[in-house]
Amino acid sequence: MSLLERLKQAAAADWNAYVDHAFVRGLGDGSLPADCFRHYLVQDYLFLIQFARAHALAACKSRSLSDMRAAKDGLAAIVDVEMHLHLRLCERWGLSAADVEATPEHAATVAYTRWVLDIGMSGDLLDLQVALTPCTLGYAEIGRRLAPAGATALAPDHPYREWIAEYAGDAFQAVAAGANAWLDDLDRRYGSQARFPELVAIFAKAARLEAGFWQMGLDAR
Ligand SMILES: Cc1ncc(CN)c(N)n1
Repeated sequence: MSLLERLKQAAAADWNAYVDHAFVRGLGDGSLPADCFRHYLVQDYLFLIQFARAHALAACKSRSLSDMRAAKDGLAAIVDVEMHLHLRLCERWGLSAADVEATPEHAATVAYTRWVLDIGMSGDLLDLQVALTPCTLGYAEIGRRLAPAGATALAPDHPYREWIAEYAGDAFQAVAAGANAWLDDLDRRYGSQARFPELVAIFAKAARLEAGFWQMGLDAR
């Protein structure tokens, strides 16, 4: 069984509370209030800036070029692809990149991102990748859940079609598959039975911080 599957099993309650959060259900059926989505998306842009730093830290922690390339793929997926979605949507709301970057970070954004950076600073590459896993692999799972037949099957006037299409789409799914394969590779090299409980604790905390991030969006109502 992959490390992801074992972590999900061991932290099932925290994982399910994250991937099946009311915010996610509202995205799926289109009932999420627009203000909540907007608040979330602006904070998510700030979140991604810090997560890009965490992927850069993974490159710094890498002892091989192959690990460095895998870390670079995660960084590029954020700064060259994912953040463009945010800027496209923000532009439609009359917000420039400078406006978004000038927005103060919410406590939930600070809590999650700085904790991941701290795990990366104090732990090894496996600890850091486990802390990053709910981010990439969680959104890939959510994308598949919200568009089981692919994003083209969503109603053309679905208010969150573009967001869902980003995470259900082939490009994001391929990044997630690469991250999952890298996680198993790191586990083979650095993991052990003795380390597993500590990895579960990191994974579960990241899943709870993800759920807290959704809740921050909902609380904007
Ligand atoms: C909070 C959060 N978690 C994960 C992702 C997917 N990169 C995201 N954009 N934002």
